[in-house]
Amino acid sequence: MHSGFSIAFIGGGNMASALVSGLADKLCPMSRIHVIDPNEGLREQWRARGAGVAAAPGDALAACPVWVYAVKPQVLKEVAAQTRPWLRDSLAISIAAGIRAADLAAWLGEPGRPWSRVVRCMPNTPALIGAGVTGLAALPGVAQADRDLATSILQAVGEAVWVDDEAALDGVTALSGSGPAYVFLLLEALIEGGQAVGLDAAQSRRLALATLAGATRLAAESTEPPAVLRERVTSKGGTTAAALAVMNEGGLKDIVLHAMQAAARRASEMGDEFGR
Ligand SMILES: NC(=O)C1=CN([C@@H]2O[C@H](COP(=O)(O)OP(=O)(O)OC[C@H]3O[C@@H](n4cnc5c(N)ncnc54)[C@H](O)[C@@H]3O)[C@@H](O)[C@H]2O)C=CC1
Ligand SMILES: O=C(O)[C@@H]1CCC=N1
Repeated sequence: MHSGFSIAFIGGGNMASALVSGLADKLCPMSRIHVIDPNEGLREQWRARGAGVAAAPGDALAACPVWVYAVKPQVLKEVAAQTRPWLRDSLAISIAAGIRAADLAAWLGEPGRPWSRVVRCMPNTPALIGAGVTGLAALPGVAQADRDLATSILQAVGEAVWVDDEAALDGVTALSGSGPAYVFLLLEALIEGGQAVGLDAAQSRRLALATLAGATRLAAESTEPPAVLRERVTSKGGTTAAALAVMNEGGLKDIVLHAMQAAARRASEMGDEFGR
């Protein structure tokens, strides 16, 4: 545990909660986590968890060497302006979808002198149980020590994957940022499908969860591509072939592709709409 470390979360909603659950007591104790959120009910929950809380930026924020912006992209510009007077020597990490590092750097800096310590990243909600994966990117001038610090924070809640070109973070958003929702949708469909073919709700849930977990682990541990593993389940003229024929007729792969393109496009649009 790095007990000398303090982290401020600016925005204490879903994603801040997922990140803190994964990293508290691993990277720093709860008492060194400071959460700023105007929502009083949320602040009460954070206080009960042992975090320091505030409704607005103040001296406690100035004392934190690492700031994580976990507000909606729509309000990041305004929130950056609210926090800027408290900026001392802080590393600013943004998890906001779409918002470009250069925009946050400009909002935190002076005219013509952007703040040089900005890392943009895209985590996902399985961070809550330490099973997240985060894509990270930084502007070329960001020091290696700041990159390493951001990596250590995000690695405390799962895997950390750096991309060279920040634009790739919109793709990361479409895959792993939004991805848990796709998996939960598949899970819902499997559970409902299980009931439609005669199982009860509890059996369906158990079988569906174990199937997703088992197949995912098999794919991760196998040297063979998923297509080969799929073929191995599919007996000629059998049950899987019957199911896959329906999925192919419905264009499942195309649907997933188009969905991910829509997500990546939306991330880029949000960067244009709420950035600059
Ligand atoms: N939910 C997810 O799966 C993921 C979300 N993200 C990003 O994380 C960010 C936060 O998303 P969520 O946690 O889902 O949203 P959320 O709505 O749960 O949390 C945002 C929080 O910001 C607070 N807030 C609003 N104005 C504020 C201000 N002036 N100062 C401080 N706090 C303020 C709100 O009260 C709210 O609690 C977004 O930018 C999103 O793109 C990134 C990866 C995954
Ligand atoms: O839906 C969103 O915009 C955020 C970003 C990735 C997951 N949730």
